[in-house]
Amino acid sequence: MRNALSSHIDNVISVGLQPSRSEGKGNLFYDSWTRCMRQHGLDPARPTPARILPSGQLREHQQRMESFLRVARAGMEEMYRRVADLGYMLLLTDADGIAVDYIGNPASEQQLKAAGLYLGADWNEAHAGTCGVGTCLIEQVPITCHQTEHFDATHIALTCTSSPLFAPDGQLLGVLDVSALHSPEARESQHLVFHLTSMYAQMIEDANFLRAFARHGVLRLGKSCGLVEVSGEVMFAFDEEGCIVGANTGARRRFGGSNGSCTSGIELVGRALDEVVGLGVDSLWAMARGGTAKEMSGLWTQLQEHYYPAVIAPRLRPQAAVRPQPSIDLGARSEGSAPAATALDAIGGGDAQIRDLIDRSKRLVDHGVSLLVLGETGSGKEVLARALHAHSRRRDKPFVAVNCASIPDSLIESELFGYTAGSFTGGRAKGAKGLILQADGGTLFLDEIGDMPLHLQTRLLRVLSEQEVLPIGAERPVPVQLNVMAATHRDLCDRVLDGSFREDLYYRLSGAVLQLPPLRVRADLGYLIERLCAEEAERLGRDVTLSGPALQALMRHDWPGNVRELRNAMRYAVAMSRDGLIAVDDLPVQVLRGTQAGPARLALERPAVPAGDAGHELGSTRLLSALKQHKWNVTAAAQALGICRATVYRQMKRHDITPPHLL
Ligand SMILES: Nc1ncnc2c1ncn2[C@@H]1O[C@H](COP(=O)(O)OP(=O)(O)OP(=O)(O)O)[C@@H](O)[C@H]1O
Repeated sequence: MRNALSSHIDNVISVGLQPSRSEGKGNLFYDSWTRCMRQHGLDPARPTPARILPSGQLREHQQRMESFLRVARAGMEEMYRRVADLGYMLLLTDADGIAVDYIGNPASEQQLKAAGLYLGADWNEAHAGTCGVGTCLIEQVPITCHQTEHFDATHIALTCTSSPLFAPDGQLLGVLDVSALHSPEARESQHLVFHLTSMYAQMIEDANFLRAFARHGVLRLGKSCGLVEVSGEVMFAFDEEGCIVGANTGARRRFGGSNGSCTSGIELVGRALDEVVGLGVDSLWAMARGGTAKEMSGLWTQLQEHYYPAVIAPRLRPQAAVRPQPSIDLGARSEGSAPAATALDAIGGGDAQIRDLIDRSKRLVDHGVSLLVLGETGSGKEVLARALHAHSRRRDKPFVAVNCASIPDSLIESELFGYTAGSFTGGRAKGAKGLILQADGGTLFLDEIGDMPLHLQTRLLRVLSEQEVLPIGAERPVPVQLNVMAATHRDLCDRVLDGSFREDLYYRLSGAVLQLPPLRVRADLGYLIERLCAEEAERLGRDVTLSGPALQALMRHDWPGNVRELRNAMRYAVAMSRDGLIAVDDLPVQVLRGTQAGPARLALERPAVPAGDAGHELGSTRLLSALKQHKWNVTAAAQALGICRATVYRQMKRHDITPPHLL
């Protein structure tokens, strides 16, 4: 064994350190070995022990993808039943390589844990070296990393087969991994497991796709007439006008972009299915109701491939169209009114992660689960907390926001807990009710909780566990009914580890973690631009629309300051605009500067909501100016506006706009 280890180490070093390797070029394991040594600074002669995350950190990773985990679990259990007797175990990791779910033989748990084949293990290539999960996350294709293909000598007994898992918007969600502690030496022994893993990964992705688009029709295309109903490789979700609102990995690979990569399908969203696969809106809905002749004979796509189609009708009723709100309704509502669903729903457009977060938080908010909102500064943590309060049963009670970072240390205690008359010099003669008591019955929002001094954390913990407050100078505690939400842009787990945040308070506050993505990765940027533009225009009492080039410049900016920066930019642009139109020159200079190298974000914005939803409502001025600018070419105008042609026609009808040549 010692010999095997040292010859493996020699081999990795000789390949990984070759200055310009010609032998094995394109071999993804050799490439990975080089990366491990040159980029990650790993040393094959120094084995890296398995890193298993503590439960608090693991929970954060799990909560970020909770609903996907439920879908994936069903697929994992079924697959495990098929491979358990062969000595395999299953891991599901997130896009960071952290194992967020695991199924293995309880009798081998100790060995599996020692090998890192366990819940919470970190299989990112930067830590674990070349391996099934880590290398699959980089290559984004199914791979088997068999025995000595691993980088780290401690892994050379393992065989690991991994398949990437993508969200309906093409984002990499994580990896399904099937591993064994021991296996035959021949690599071919893993062929069957390789195919099985890819098949289950596709089944999990498809189940997640169908769940995400349960309110839409779904077109499946398959090569086999008899199987298309159950396993079409290609799936498109479409709206009532036959426009694509989602495409699965198979569809993105075959029909999206020129390079065939699975993430290049974003431009499919928004296009009419008729253009892409030659199925018009009438045929689609006719098939949803019970099939047509096309179903029997199949269809030829523009790529000259023959497919059999099948349509799954919407399984849930479509949501009522939500018009954009001029401003978020964050205040308390009158008694008996319906929950402020719009404030919460309006937080995002068609971004899958945001929709998931809204859906999850709606289900949690009235069940005594303390919510911890995480996200970069300006990403909308307070907006989310307020909208959640407005959605909750306590919406008629106070929402009290405390910024733990901005109250001076000397005052925070009295501000929070209150004080009795004469309990300290400088206090009001009658004493004061602290913020905690002001929030009685409602929501106490502790913003920047990561900055709260340690001694106050102890007092806060007591308030939360005993549901009573002892104001400064008081002899008896006062009972209080609190729902607490907290937020921070800091890494609270790090703070717990370095001793500046109490672990017990962390667990008390993080019943569920709501992670807000930064604006630069949100697929609903266009929705937010339109919305904030409308809000800022209303604030200034102006009727303003965005020009196509200005919208494109805003889409290309990277938004380091998140939604706060976007709001400020829109405020500036609305103030600068002339004649009801925001031109490129009206945008703040940092936005213009930041757009030059940015990726073409415009293509990202095709809200996954049915036409007629918030993201598709256009002002008549904007529509008219786009049509005029493109000489009444509807396709070009639709492209510039980032919506599909059918929506342009529908909006023209709504605003009574007729092209001059038809007058
Ligand atoms: N979904 C949203 N829709 C409209 N405006 C938003 C949204 N999210 C954030 N904003 C705006 O962005 C700004 C910052 O929002 P907010 O204060 O909630 O961010 P935050 O994450 O709490 O910031 P910080 O970490 O600095 O406290 C505010 O002007 C808010 O109105």
